[in-house]
Amino acid sequence: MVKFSELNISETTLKSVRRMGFEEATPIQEGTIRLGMEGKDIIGQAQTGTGKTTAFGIPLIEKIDTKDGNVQGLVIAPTRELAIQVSEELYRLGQDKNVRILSVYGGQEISRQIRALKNRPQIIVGTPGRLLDHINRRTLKLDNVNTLILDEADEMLNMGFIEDIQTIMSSVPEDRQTLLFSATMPDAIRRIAEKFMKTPEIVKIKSKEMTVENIEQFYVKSVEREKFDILSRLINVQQPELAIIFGRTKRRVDELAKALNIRGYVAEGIHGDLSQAKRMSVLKQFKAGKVDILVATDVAARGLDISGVSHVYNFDIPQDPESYVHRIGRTGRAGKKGVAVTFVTPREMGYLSIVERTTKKKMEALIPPTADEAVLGQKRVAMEQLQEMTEKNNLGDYRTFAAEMLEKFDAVDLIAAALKTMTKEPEDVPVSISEERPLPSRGGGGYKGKGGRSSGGGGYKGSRSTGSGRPSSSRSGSGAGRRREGGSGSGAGRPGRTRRHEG
Ligand SMILES: Nc1ncnc2c1ncn2[C@@H]1O[C@H](COP(=O)(O)OP(=O)(O)OP(=O)(O)O)[C@@H](O)[C@H]1O
Ligand SMILES: [Mg+2]
Repeated sequence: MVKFSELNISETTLKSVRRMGFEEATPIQEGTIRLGMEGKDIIGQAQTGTGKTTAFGIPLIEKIDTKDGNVQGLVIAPTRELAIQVSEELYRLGQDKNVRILSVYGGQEISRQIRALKNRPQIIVGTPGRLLDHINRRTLKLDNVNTLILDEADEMLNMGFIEDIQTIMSSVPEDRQTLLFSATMPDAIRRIAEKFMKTPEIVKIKSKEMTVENIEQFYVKSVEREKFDILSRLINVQQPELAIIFGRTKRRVDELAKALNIRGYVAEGIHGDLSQAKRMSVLKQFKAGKVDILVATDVAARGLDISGVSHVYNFDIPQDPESYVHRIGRTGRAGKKGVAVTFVTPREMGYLSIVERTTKKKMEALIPPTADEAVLGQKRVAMEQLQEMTEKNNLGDYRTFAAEMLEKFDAVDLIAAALKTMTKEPEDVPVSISEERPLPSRGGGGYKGKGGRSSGGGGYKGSRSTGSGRPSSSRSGSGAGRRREGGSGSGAGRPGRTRRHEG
């Protein structure tokens, strides 16, 4: 590991980096900062949550001439939330140098942005659509841009932004430096990207697997109609600190968020059809822990860096392995631990193999807790919480009240009542979630018939390539469903703070 102080970074920027709490560079930072400062074009690929923003951010900030009021750096990001997040990180990196940064994105009043653009920002971070808009209105001049950065390049090209991006790029002088970063970089996308660049250096951080090691990865095989109950039980048992649940479609996200609310969880959905104001407020509440569960579509969560996300649930298995990588990468960031659970319907088992083949990592079968086991798990968690609280021993006048009650009631009864209050028995509030069609069947030993409508379960003939038709490896008591109950203290299983509404 190299220290930032060994990377020839200016004292001013180093000061900002230190203030952010960074001492040692991550591998992608070590691999690209020097090259970037030499002016090279770079394609940077490294696992999720490994600091790619700072990897392109430092060379960018270093290059800005603060005496020049023109836009010198342009960063393109696929979503508004990501544009904001990246601009905030750049702001921190350029704080001591006093670099002026502005983010522009759709859904925000354009007149406000036009006014802000007059304050001579030196770096613009924006989404493709809104950037184009400003270029066409001539409210954004890119003649002096000497660094162009595409964050999550593959996603933007996938989303069909290729023409927009080409137009934006042709508005930037050709003798610029171009940096392109993502955790995934499919070959086809990389070939397109290389066309925009001048003999780019490819910096790919080699790792055995595509996903980071500190994410424990599980799958749950379940028919469509049982998924939601299993999800609720898993949440109760695993007690995430913050969780993100991914659904396949916007409708799915809305329904899931609503169903979770009905069951008493503090959950909110986020997707492209919501107003910008709503998206921002949801994200803000989630970051502050006022919302415990964020339900999202793939796109809405790309690149988001939210500390405290301990669990990711793929309520629907994603269609592309790349999406899987980005989804689960919302946890296990910056060296922290995380848990990812992916639901797979029998017909979709082929997709599981495809994902595993791409990530080069097997997911462990998880036998979901039964309703009774889930309650038992919660009782244990409640016990742990009581125990912890007792050991902390700062109970103040609660002790006076306790003493008063002990005079009237039996001690065991009292503790049992306390535990019961803390445990939520399943209320079986009916929720309605439309059935999602399974993904069309694809290789890997799954269902071989037509990928048509399915009411779940029936007709499943395939088995996993590992040969075990029924997931069984968790029977030993090590599956996450069970593992969590004991609260063995294994990092990710720690009792969290996922609250439920009362009543
Ligand atoms: N050198 C460092 N030391 C410690 N923490 C760091 C360092 N560099 C970045 N981080 C932190 O790591 C987290 C993840 O960084 P970042 O969002 O840049 O990841 P990423 O590689 O872009 O991930 P993704 O592929 O999901 O977009 C951030 O919270 C960031 O502040
Ligand atoms: Mg990123």
